[in-house]
Amino acid sequence: MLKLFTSHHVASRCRNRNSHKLARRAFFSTLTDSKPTDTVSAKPCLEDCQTVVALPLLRKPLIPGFYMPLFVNDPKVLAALQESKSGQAPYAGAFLLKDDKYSSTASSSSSFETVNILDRLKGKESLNKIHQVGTLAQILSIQGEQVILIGRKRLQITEMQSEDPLTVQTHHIKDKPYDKDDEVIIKATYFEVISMLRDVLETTSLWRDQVQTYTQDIGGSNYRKLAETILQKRRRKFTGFGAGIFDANDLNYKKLTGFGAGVFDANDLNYKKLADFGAGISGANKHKIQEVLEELDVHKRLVLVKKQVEVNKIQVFHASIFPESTAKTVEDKQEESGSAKYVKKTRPSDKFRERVDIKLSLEEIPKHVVKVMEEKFEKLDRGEKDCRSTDSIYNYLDWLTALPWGECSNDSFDVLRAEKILDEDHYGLHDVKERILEFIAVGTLTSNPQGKIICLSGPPGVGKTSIARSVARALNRKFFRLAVGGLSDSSEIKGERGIYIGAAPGKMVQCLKEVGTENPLVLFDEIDKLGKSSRDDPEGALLELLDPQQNTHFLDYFLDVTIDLSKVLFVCTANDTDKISGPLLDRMEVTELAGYTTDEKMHIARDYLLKNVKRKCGIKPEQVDVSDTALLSLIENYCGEAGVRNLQKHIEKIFRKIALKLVRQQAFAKAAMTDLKSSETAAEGSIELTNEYLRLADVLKVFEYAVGGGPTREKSREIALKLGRQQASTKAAMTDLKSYNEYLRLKELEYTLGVSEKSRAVPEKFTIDASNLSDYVGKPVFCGEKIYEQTPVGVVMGLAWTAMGGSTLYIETTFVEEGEGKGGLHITGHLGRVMKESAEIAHTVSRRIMFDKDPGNLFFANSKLHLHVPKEPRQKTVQAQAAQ
Ligand SMILES: Nc1ncnc2c1ncn2[C@@H]1O[C@H](COP(=O)(O)OP(=O)(O)OP(=O)(O)O)[C@@H](O)[C@H]1O
Repeated sequence: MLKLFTSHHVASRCRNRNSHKLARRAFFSTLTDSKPTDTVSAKPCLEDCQTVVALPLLRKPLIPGFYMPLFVNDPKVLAALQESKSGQAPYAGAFLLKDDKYSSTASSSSSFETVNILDRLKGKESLNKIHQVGTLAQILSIQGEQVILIGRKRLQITEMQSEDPLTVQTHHIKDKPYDKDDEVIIKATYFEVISMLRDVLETTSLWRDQVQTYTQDIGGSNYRKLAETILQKRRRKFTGFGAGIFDANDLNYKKLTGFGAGVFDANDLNYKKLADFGAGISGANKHKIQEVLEELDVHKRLVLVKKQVEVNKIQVFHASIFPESTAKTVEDKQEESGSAKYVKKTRPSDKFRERVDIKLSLEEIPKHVVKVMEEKFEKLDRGEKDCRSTDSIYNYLDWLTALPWGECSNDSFDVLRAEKILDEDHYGLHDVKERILEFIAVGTLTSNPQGKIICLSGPPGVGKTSIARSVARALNRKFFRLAVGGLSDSSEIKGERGIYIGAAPGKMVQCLKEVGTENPLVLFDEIDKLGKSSRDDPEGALLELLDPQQNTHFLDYFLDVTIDLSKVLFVCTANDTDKISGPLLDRMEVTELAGYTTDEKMHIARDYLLKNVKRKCGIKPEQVDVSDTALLSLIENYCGEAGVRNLQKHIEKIFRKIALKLVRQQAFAKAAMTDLKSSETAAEGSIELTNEYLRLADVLKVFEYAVGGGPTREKSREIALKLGRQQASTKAAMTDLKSYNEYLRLKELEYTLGVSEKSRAVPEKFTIDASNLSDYVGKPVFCGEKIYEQTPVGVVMGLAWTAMGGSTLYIETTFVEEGEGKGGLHITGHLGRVMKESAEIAHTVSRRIMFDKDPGNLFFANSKLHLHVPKEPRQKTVQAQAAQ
């Protein structure tokens, strides 16, 4: 019957009756039987939960009855947990990892257990990496990536159900029944543990929050509150059990005493509970706690706990007698459990030590870096006399400890999701998209997506930079763009040596600090325009970065420690790969992006550029309509380009103009309203003035009446005169008022008309078509492709390829003068070395043919010819204009 109540209800009833016994029983039943609470789930059935999502734990196993906050970074696992929580069985399985190498900040006081190693635990072997005995954990709350669990029962994995997310089939394991004869021994051990625990708890604040959580009445509605409190406190980096979830003063020792006293009348459940409780609050090594979890013999379990509590008790006792050594004891203890927590808060290096402890995973930081850190910490704490060198150590540590050692974003190797993202952001570009999907596919199969450096090559504005950004989004990696065009100093990449004043690390280190992960996508933009100077060559530095053989030990001169950049995905862009040096090009896999056809540009403009620009300018889609003819005209007559950057700029120009019109209209209306309001205020002021006149006139009338029957006529006359004057001025005021009112009425009318007039001037919807396009973007820059209706003699049309894309061009030749020995070719215009040579060869070949066919013809020998290639092939040439 009691089990039907939440412990909270029962506890309040118990308080009324002043009976603790009932409350204790209710508490046990809540923990033991896990009856559902109204806020957690409708009706979760504990026994039915055989198939659960397996959560690998890094720091310690989850003991039944204890809460555990977790960070779960894997979206799939989070989704599975969400689903369980909202369903009938809000449970998951919590299993300790066998291998220590995964442990992140294994500090007993660190904020959260982190389940971000899930990606390293894919596949069947993942099952071998976790202990087979774990805990059925109830999911109390999920907020973002933060999940709060409470342990319920022991579980054993029987088989794996699915790999991603890791789901396992389990069976609930029960404690071994113990012999009645053994009960005396168990009871004795039980009392020993109770008394030891009580001693420890009375002399130290360690574990108080755990005790509080374990022993308080966790009613259904209190679960959420508890979860929130835990999260809040953890977020504020309340570390250590002592500074834990509740104020230490709140701890009700009577409860613990009561808990202990409960043994006299309790059934055998209490032995098990106490063993779990002791294991949970002891700061024992995780493997020892796992031993307790796996131990099904209740007596043996109690003995294990007793040993651990004994160690704790000695430590606490020692600390109370030798306070000097307290910090050391705690430090030792933490070191023992695999963490390094720096207790003293007064050292100059504490800021950095804490940063390393809280933010980073010490075990993930390479050993040589840890060594350097320690040396610098000591140097800083020793305090150099020269404050300049202290400053430089401080600056150095600020960089070194801010790097994301061991922090990686989870790669998303979901091909379908990636395809969707790439299509969402870009039209066409099939080759690039295919290459990226191949990369993801290899990543899925090998869990190692590294390979050659991708180089996207093509004319400007074809989307090289923006597709790289989308790739980062598709892979769930951070994006960092590094423009290397014109970069001529290798220190920009490799950093400056610390001996220089104001030295700073190179761009790569800055990138890692900024993105906060070890595996971002770094884009080297315009690598073909890499600068060079006589004294420095940044290419060598880039080679070191991009070469997979070398970048595992990339040395930044400022940090002077090697960094592993092998997890970074490098992508480069170039307009012309011919300008990239051989060794650099050799390390890349070039993917060409050709220019777009008019049809493709129309698609991009309509489906991507228009939408993006509208959104950026804050214009609603229904407010503007750009017709296809306008877009076509923009493409053909305004933007002679292979990409779409100019087209985008023109569209932006149109929308900026429309935005100005809309805003101006709103500003007019606003100003008119303000004017109207101020004229109303003026009118009100004038009315008040006139009312004062009228009031005065009334007073005068009364006065006139009173004086009318006054004692002296002289006096009356005098007053009457005054009255007459005042009446006259009142009348004048009345006239003024009337005319002023009339004036206001007219003014108001004028404003109203004005406002509506102005609002009528701006249409509600703007339509841009070929007819009004020039109002927004000016006159067309380019004319059609065909300059000549009929190409004149001496002019030929050619096809050209440049880094800017493909184009047509006219080659114009004309005869200049004739005279003996004057034959020759004068070349001008926009020609490269190869084209100049071609023109000369053409001249020689023509002369040779003429000589063979008609040796007497001296045209080439005596005629001076001029060949010209206009700079902008599509703009009208002088000759063409003259010809027209
Ligand atoms: N296929 C496409 N689909 C949608 N938008 C595109 C496409 N190609 C280019 N764009 C858009 O054109 C604009 C210019 O692209 P981007 O800056 O990436 O060009 P780029 O090739 O890197 O040029 P550059 O060589 O000058 O750096 C971006 O806003 C981009 O979104």
